[in-house]
Amino acid sequence: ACQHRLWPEIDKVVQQQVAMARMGIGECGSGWQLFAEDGEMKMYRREEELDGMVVDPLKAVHVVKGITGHEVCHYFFTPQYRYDWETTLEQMNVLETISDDTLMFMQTHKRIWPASQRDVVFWSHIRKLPNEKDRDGPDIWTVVNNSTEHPDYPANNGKCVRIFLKVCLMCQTRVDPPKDGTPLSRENVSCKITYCSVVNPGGWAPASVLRAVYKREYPKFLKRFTAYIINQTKNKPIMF
Ligand SMILES: CCCc1ccc(-c2ccc(S(=O)(=O)CCO)cc2)cc1[C@H]1C[C@H]1c1ccccn1
Repeated sequence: ACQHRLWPEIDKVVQQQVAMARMGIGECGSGWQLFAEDGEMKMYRREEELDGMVVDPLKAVHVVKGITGHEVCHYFFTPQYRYDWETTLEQMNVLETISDDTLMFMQTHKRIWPASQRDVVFWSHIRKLPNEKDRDGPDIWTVVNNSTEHPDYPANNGKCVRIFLKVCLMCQTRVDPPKDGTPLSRENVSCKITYCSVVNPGGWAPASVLRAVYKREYPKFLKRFTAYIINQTKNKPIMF
């Protein structure tokens, strides 16, 4: 896989995205506003526009008990589960299997009135990272999704407006071993999830509409996605 034409870009973008995800909200520069909160889940956004289009960066942090970072990234990366948790997905195709840890997707998302329907082409890469802070602690897992071009799917040549996105899901597993030496179970693991995304909607849509969509859809997505993983893994061996 190392010789694939996208490899240099993938490596650069993954390093950048992980560095950004690792920074706390405070360090990431000011301007982050908390726009949604639900228990352990906190969602922040920065209001940014590009040529009059809303391109608000989003950063969500969440802590979920009973699952690991590897499990979260596995269910996020693997195509066969996506229709189960991605609420706005209409069509998903794997365009290329670049390697066992890198795929290329074409997705169309449900139309959100009054904006026109969107589609996106992106590469998706899953990677385990060494835990620099705690050498013998569990590894960090990440999935980075980054828009790209594909010769068979040129932008804006059909009914959909092509969007551009950069998404980083970074997960840090925490293990609190049981005191009485009993074997590890799901009660002793939890996962700190950081989800960063920047979506350029590709074509003009009213700022108020886009911000309302994101305000509604992002919390829904993260809650549904994490509930799905808890349900899928509860009777399975822990995947570290
Ligand atoms: C005008 C923009 C429309 C729009 C385009 C794209 C996306 C979107 C695509 C991909 C990803 S992902 O994290 O890479 C998971 C793989 O599917 C997340 C979000 C969301 C929306 C909008 C539909 C809204 C939405 C927002 C947040 C989550 C889900 N859906």
